[in-house]
Amino acid sequence: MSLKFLRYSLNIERHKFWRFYIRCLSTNNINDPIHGVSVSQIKQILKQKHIITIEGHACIIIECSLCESEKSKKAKIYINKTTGYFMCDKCNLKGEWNILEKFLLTRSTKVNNKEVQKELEALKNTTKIQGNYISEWNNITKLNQEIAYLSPELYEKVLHIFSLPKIPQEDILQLNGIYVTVPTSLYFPLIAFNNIVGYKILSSQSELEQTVPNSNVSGFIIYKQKGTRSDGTAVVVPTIHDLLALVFQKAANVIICLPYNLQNLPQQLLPSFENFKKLILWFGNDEPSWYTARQFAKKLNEKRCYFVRPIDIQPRPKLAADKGYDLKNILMNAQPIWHKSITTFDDLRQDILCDLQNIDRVQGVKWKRYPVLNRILKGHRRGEFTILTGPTGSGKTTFMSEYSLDLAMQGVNTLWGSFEIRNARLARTMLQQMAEVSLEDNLDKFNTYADIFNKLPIYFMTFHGQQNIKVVMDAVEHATYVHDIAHVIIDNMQFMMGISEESTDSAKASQEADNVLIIQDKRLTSIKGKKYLQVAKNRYSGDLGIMILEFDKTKLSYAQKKKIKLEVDKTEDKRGDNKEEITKKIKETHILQVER
Ligand SMILES: Nc1ncnc2c1ncn2[C@@H]1O[C@H](COP(=O)(O)OP(=O)(O)OP(=O)(O)O)[C@@H](O)[C@H]1O
Repeated sequence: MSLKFLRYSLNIERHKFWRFYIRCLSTNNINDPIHGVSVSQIKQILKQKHIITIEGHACIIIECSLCESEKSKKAKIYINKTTGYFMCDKCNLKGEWNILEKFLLTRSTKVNNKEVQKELEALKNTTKIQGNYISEWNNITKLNQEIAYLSPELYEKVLHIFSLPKIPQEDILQLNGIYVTVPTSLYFPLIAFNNIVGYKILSSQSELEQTVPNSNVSGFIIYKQKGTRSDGTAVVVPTIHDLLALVFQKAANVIICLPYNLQNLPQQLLPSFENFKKLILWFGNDEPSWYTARQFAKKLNEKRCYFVRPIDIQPRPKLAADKGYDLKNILMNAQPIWHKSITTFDDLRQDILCDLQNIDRVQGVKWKRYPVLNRILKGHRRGEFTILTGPTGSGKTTFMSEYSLDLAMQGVNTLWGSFEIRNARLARTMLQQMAEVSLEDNLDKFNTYADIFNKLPIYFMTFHGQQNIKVVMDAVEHATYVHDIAHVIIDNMQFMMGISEESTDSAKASQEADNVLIIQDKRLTSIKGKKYLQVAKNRYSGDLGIMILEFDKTKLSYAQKKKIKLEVDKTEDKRGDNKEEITKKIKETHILQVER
């Protein structure tokens, strides 16, 4: 088998200590240049300039010398230990480490100071341009009513509309929420260092939450139980409903609701967590929540993180409360995430129970468009390395686009590295696959489709042509940290690295791969031949097999057509066969399992 056409699909789970900084200007573009930075380099420069540092959990903290106003004397700068990204808690100035570094290195020498000052000014201006949420929030408050001050009758009605527990109004006061009548919704401010930096909106229609701004916010919703003293512990939950369930049961003194649920933990948010020495992550007992807890814990610093294990009797707070469980009891059983290098069976038994109770979830995220692939591969799992190969022009890029789009539409944060074709062409293919219609024939709906696509967690690397693998992998690592990437696609690896067809690297890669997928085109050798995807390697379950690829040119899709049921009914009439038998036969034409 020739591995000339090699696609890598990496499901990122862990990242190394070293990181490189890349500038991420808009939400869907990953742009170079990349500046190398490491925590030891940062510390060395701070030491060299005799700057007193505090070792935080995720950040290094120094006094701010950029703040201008007199009151801001006690301002602190938080420097992210992984990326070097810095942020001041008073003037809100934030940016890349290299700017701060230049400022610190030149501030007393006056060398090139003008240039550095110019850069700083530019940064200050961008900070100012970015939304002023304090005045926006004041407007919302002026035009609407605070939840805590609604009349008792209206308050009860509101609780009913939003299916909220009967929390006393004095408790809800802590959250400073606003009741908005058109459209019926509740607004809760996101707080960073006592400032309003955005808000979360809870709709009455569903449990769906919307966040403003839609990326990189530095604050969260925080509830502090009145009359209690914080011991430095906070319970971290994904949704407002979860937070309110805990408030209702008075299960914790400090509860934090994340701004983007489990989708993303912005690095801008990490400074706001610095004051807590213990964080209990309670995210729910499904597969994505389980992995997200581990990923977020790495960013927050695993050593202070505990989590509520994802077993059947410990769903996320709202669901646990609905089932009448005692939330305080569940919190008492939270376990540390940090594992010692030597462990005992007693420590592992909870992990085993989680695995056993979550078989279906451990198997991974299922594709909506490829039920056959779900049956063979069991789903998309993080940390696995998949290779897709096949003859020239057989549709590898097209298949990979749809394969990753399907997962991204289910919330899997995805990073595309397309080295062969332009990002615009790739994105167009994915847009058409999402819209499921010809874009040319539906130009009037282009903006509607584009707006929906824009909300998907898909990022594109801007490299093109041959690249140094280290540079690319550094960019991948960085994006993984910043955007919580769970799925990386590199198309195509050999082209990117300039590897020849005969290269032994390809064989080595397929040996290392967890999954090997091959697009086979039997149409090239037989008239009745079909195109199909062969699963040639599957490390997880060992199941191998094929999935027939029927291409829909208008949708650019290989999604399985939903016609099996009709075919069953027709066949049954003709032959009078047993329905189950026929279903089995039809399924067999779509999946040929190979015993191992
Ligand atoms: N099953 C199919 N039947 C007909 N056309 C297809 C099929 N699959 C893909 N195509 C079309 O073939 C063209 C090439 O597809 P694609 O770029 O995905 O192939 P590839 O294998 O990635 O190519 P390359 O080997 O050059 O990287 C595209 O225009 C795509 O729409």
